[in-house]
Amino acid sequence: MIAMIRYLSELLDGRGRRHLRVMLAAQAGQGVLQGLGFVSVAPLVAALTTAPVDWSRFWLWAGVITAAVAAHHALLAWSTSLGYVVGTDVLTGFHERLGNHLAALPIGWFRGDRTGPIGRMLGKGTMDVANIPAHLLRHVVIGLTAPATMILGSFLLDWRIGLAFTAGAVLCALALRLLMVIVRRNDDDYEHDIGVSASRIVEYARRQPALRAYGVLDRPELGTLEESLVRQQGSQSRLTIRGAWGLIVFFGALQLVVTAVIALTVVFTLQGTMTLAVMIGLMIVTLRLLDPISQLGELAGTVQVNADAIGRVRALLAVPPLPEPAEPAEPAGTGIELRGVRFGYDDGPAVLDGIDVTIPAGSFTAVVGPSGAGKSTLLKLIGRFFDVTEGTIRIGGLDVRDLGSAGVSRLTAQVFQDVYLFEGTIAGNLRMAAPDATDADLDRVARVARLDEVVERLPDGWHTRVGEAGSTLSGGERQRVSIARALLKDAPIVLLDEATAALDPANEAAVADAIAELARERTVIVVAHRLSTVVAADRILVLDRGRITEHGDHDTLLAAGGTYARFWHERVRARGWQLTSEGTL
Ligand SMILES: Nc1ncnc2c1ncn2[C@@H]1O[C@H](COP(=O)(O)OP(=O)(O)OP(=O)(O)O)[C@@H](O)[C@H]1O
Repeated sequence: MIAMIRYLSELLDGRGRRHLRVMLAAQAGQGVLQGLGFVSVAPLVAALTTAPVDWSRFWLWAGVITAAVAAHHALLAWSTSLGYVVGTDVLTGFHERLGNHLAALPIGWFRGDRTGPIGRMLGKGTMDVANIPAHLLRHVVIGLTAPATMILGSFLLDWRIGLAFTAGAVLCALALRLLMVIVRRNDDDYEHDIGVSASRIVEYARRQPALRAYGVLDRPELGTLEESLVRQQGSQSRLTIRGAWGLIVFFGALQLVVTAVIALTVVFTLQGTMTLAVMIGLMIVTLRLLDPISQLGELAGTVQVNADAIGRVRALLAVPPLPEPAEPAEPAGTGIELRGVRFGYDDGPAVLDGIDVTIPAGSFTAVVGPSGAGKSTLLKLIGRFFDVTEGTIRIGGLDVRDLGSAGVSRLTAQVFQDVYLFEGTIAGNLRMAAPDATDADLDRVARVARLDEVVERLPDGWHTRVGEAGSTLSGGERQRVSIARALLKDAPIVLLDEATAALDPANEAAVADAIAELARERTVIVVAHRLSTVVAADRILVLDRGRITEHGDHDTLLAAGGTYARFWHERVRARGWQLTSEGTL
């Protein structure tokens, strides 16, 4: 509870924190006044049961009760409206902090399996957190302060009952703790499973063609959507059933305490060691205690779920963003240098190790190697999707960490396999790279990227909508849009991960020409899958299990008869292509 308030205040600015403090004080005041009102019933009854009736004492306690009720309602109105103000403050702070943080995280952090959990955090998680001040805290604060006041008051009425209440409060607190531990453990599993299901639903929708083509829509061993939904249902049932058991234990403990206190009160009265007025007062206190404490039990699960939601937000906020320089430096040129580079994902084993390579400005470098060798990772490190674990990457003589993400992004254009196009027009997708580009600029890059023939063929030309993620275009067409976008950006360095998917001959030739154009007067590094691209490169890097095992031009590497020569011959055989005497296609 205290941790939850601390986490909430972390999401607020100074003004919001002030509001939160005032709201908590008002809610605590409400609880104390509520408790005071009920405890005051005993002296009120005592004044009535004396002979003769002590009217002055009666009016004094009646006044105290009336004032407590009136002040309680005034505080209720004030704290409720403050609750909404704090809720809005939390919502604003939450979106701002999370938005800024997500924008500062390494690009590589945004893996496909994180989309579900992040979506849920920004949707349901946001509402859960914003609801805490207005709807949850009030009940929790009053549920703690009102019984505490009544228990203190019961000491004044009869210390023996005060002690019984204190022992009962400890028992109820333990039962409440148990309930919250049960909810926390099972809620973690449930949230994990629901995040996985959300990611699977997106994957399932996107991968329909592949799933249907192989007839594997319902093969459980593939870890399908159905499997994740069944797991989610299972964790939801466990959360509900185990939570219900926790509640039963809590309410059992509460009933035990109430019964014991009532029995003691009756016994003490029958023994003559407690007056009738105190007995009536304590009965009222005991029965009134039930309400706020029961509510506390009913809300314990929700409190835990909300605390978990805040915990997940905090965990996300704790993911370190890439360090950015205060004053980004300007590079001298576009040559790239990697020295002693080592990198592993998420503290895992090194995917790249001992990489030393110099890529001169204006050169065209092809990276080849077996699947999983680390080729795409190498490109992503140069584009600063992540920072290296060891070593340095320099562009124009400057460490990319001193250039900053914005500096690296300004210098590089990236064309990756999974070309992402936004729902919008083809022109809109290109203008992302240069918002001020004129129609003539678009036509120019379209000609170079051989996108012009695609635009001419489409019914609305440049204004044709590409569908979600460019779904209405073919793979080759999407890559041509992506290359045109890179050309429009006109960055001096191009990082290109060639599509592995087979393209039809027309698209293949168009993409090859477009890459050749892109390479003019730029520093280009291509993860090459097409033989024509490899041959066109000034220099080839052969990557194997995270290390550069060979480098040089095509002829030199072919003559050396090593891994590259084997790779080349295998590819040529697979494609059924013939080498000419010069070693070109
Ligand atoms: N985001 C990631 N998180 C964890 N591991 C990853 C991630 N991306 C890649 N890897 C792992 O790093 C290794 C190198 O992957 P990378 O994609 O760089 O290889 P590649 O040579 O480009 O392969 P391919 O030619 O098949 O695309 C692989 O073992 C891969 O499983």
